[in-house]
Amino acid sequence: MKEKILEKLKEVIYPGFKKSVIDFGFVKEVEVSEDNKKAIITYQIPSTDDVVAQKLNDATIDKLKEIGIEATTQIIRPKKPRETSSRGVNKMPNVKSFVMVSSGKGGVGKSTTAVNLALSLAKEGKKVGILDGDIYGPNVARMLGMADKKPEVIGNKVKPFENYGVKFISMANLLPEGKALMWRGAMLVKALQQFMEDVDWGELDILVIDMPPGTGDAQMTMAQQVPVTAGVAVTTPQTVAVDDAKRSMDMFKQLHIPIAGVIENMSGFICPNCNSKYDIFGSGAAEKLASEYDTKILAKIPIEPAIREGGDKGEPIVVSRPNSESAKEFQKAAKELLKFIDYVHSQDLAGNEMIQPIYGVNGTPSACSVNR
Ligand SMILES: Nc1ncnc2c1ncn2[C@@H]1O[C@H](COP(=O)(O)OP(=O)(O)OP(=O)(O)O)[C@@H](O)[C@H]1O
Repeated sequence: MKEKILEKLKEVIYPGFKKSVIDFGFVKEVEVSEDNKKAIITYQIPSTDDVVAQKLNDATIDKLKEIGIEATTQIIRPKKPRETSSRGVNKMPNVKSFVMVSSGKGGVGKSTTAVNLALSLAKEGKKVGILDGDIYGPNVARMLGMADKKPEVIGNKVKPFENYGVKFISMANLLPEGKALMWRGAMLVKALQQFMEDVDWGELDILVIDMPPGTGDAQMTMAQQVPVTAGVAVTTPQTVAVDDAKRSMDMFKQLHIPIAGVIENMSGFICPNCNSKYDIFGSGAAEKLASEYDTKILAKIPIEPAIREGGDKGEPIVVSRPNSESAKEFQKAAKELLKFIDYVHSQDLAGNEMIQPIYGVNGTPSACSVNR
């Protein structure tokens, strides 16, 4: 019966994410009654949020009912912030601020945004690095014109690459070209940890993290290892893309990441001949998203052939055409982001203690049962 229950729990999706509680490894124990009619499921989750616990409880009860089991849950959660004495974990203490760039789905221009935003932050006089967290589809190295470079190891640390004044590390430089990555979650987590700990980043003002599309292990890992200062969601203007972007926003909230705002990419096409703007993918949906999450649109980047060409050639638009509409928008976003980062630090809003896996300050699990 226990196996059957574990199998069924693969259908219980962790609230706000796409993966199941089994995939995330949140199921700690399953106790089944002698008559095989009742079960107690013990979870250990990284969220302190009561709503998450309640949703998890409800989903578990509903799913197990389908196989004739009356379930009760025990949900172990980290202590609430006021009960903790530290601001959590920071595996990269030489970095002052962390910006996580996410998108609900692939192909919306997340890496393009991460790279151009990082370069724009550097233009504002900041020491900037980019961690290409898109382990399965790393694009940052190509976009910075360094895809064929191999890393240099000094002592037991890897030297990050550098171009146009920003440092970066990307899986693209560490694997043979075109090699498809069929990694399991655990390996992805390990790779991200190595990017944080085994790369000699030096002192940085800002590390821009280009996340894989969607919400999952990578986002959770990063947020648990470093106190992310600002989350930036990238979307295109279509309603369907914006719906996906909501998942990024929900994820930021769940991971207690302060939301800096939304970047709307492919926001209209400016005809190079007549200079008229055409809203090919519609307009207005990103504004609604921003207001729904009480944040702002940081920039609207139009569709510009030069962006695609620049990405392919390894010369981002803020470098190749600093006076273009897009480059100006990226620069505007960088300025807004810097203001937001200052605000987050002034209010001490960045901290990941609430999403640490299990233990409270005294090393004991803080248990909380949610029952119907
Ligand atoms: N505003 C734009 N105008 C023209 N081309 C763009 C624009 N934004 C992105 N592109 C192009 O669209 C393609 C996808 O962009 P990018 O790789 O940045 O997306 P992504 O969201 O990071 O994708 P994924 O994470 O799925 O790999 C690239 O070829 C890029 O050059």
